[in-house]
Amino acid sequence: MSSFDQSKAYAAQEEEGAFFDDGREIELLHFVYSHPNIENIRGSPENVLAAIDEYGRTKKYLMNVGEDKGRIVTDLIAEVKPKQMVELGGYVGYSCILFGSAVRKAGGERYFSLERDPAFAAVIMSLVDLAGLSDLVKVIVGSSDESIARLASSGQLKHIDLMFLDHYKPAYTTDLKLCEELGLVTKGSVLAADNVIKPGNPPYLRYVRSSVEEKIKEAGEGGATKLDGIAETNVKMYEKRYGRAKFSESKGNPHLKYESKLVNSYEPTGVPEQSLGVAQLKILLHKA
Ligand SMILES: C[S@@+](CC[C@H](N)C(=O)[O-])C[C@H]1O[C@@H](n2cnc3c(N)ncnc32)[C@H](O)[C@@H]1O
Repeated sequence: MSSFDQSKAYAAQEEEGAFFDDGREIELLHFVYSHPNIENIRGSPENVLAAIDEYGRTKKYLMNVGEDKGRIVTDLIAEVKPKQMVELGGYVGYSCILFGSAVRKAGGERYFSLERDPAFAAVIMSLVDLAGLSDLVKVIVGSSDESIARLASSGQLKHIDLMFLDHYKPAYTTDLKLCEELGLVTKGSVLAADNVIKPGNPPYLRYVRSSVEEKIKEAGEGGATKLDGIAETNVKMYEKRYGRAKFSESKGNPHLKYESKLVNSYEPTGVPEQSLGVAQLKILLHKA
């Protein structure tokens, strides 16, 4: 893994519960639209991303995937050439603009960004429009499981070629199972899941690494949502606004077997792992 360029580090993440949804997402919009370079930002995904990064570096931390981890996924997009790509968790649109632009370059047709928070979704739509990607990107507002089910039943989404999971740790596994059951994730689908090592998502890692036999057995036992090993702060992260989380109870398709690998990278803050515990992150890529 190459070293982190400290000159690009985002502002440090504030205390748990105080690093998002405090008005900074709207402040970001004002920052971008009043930027002295706004005329060069219009229609340029790279310059919109640079302006978002500038806010993250000089104003406040933003929970974006960032440049380093982002490169892992853009390389994957160039390799997989997805026609349809889905992301779970859009926040202010950083990954959506970065990956949507890469999907377009790779000849893709549609990028769905699923975001539950309507205010964040409005920020995504505004910045996606500014970047000139509105024809390719569709932002879907609502809880990921309900949105996935709606997109599938309406026929808007028939297959997921590549999916980026970056929303709510306990829902990685339950949403993946739903996508499997609906036939959206099939052999050949590729998934990239952020934050699976630190802060960590043991139930998800276990699921994608399980054998078919183990998954058939678990599905037969009812397979209740597992939260073990996921940090409590992550489990409760959205409770203040949305209350206790509800999950899809899909049993998935236990016959799918994933190959998986971990890729080292950095959070956009670049803080060493020991200091913050979330700095040197790993991203999991796997193929059904
Ligand atoms: C880490 S942020 C996403 C960052 C974004 N992928 C990026 O790199 O630019 C997680 C986002 O997931 C959203 N989220 C959390 N639970 C969700 C759910 N069940 N369905 C859809 N979105 C959800 C949050 O509102 C938040 O905006």
